Amino acid sequence: MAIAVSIDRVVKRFGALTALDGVSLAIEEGEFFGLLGPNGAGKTTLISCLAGLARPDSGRLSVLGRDVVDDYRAARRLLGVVPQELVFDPFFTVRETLRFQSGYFGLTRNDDWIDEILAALDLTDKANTNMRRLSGGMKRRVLVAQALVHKPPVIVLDEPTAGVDVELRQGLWTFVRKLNGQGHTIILTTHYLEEAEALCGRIAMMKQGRVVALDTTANLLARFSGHALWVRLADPRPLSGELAARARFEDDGRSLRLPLSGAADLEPTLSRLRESGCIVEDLRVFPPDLEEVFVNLLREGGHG
Ligand SMILES: Nc1ncnc2c1ncn2[C@@H]1O[C@H](COP(=O)(O)OP(=O)(O)OP(=O)(O)O)[C@@H](O)[C@H]1O
Repeated sequence: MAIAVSIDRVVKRFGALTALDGVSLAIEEGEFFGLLGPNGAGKTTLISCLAGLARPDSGRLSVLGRDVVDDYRAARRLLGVVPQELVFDPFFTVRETLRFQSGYFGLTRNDDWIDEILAALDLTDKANTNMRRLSGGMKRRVLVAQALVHKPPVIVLDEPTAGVDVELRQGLWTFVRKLNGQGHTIILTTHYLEEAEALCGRIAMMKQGRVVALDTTANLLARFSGHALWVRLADPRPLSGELAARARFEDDGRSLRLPLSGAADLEPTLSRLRESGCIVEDLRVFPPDLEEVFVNLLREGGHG
């Protein structure tokens, strides 16, 4: 597989702040790649560098072999970016906005594709509506459409579903999955971890400008998460020894989560609770999840 996006030791500073502290990533063609991290981790800065909107202090980035600084126009053409912020000219209609964007890439007869994107994003009946009359969620759909007008092989979605209703989220993911199935490389940043878990084959987790974990979603789940037992006790009761070290209590003092080393650990854990005098009022077993991975990685500072 060819490399769709290459990011090589990228450093970006804003005054005294190092927003990107030597980030390296290689994303292959056809991947559905997740870029995750808490607020301020550097995800948007990295995307800005990739899109040529910010210039790294050192390091190199390329899209399908085209350097984003030295070969800016070619690299930009290969990339479709759905930005986080809603910025539009309020006087254009949706169709005009998309035609204008097509013109920016030198595409004059693009209406068939524009119609297809409008339909996929459920925007057909808004085609002639002025941007200023659209709701926030609708505007976000137009941002997605705008990023796709030139059929870019690499598509970057920066928090595309923030503030968007469930119906559109599902519609958007069906469409993006279809594009990925057709061979488009997708890079996604999102705070909806269950979305990343369901969609991304591989994930990089960033923290304070560094990549702290990079692996397939399945491996991350296996390495940094596992099954967990959640119980609510009949009354608050302090635990001791091994149970106390494992337990994470909730605010009510009687609900707690205990990580399990595997399915076979369920019965011994329940027995130990019983032996220590706990009466279990309710219980649930959770499968491994990305939220747990995220919490563990951020607490530990990452495993490289
Ligand atoms: N233009 C700028 N000038 C100064 N500091 C900036 C600028 N852009 C970003 N930063 C800082 O760089 C760091 C990384 O920000 P960035 O927006 O890349 O994070 P992020 O991971 O995208 O966060 P979020 O999830 O909140 O979008 C933050 O500390 C931010 O305050």
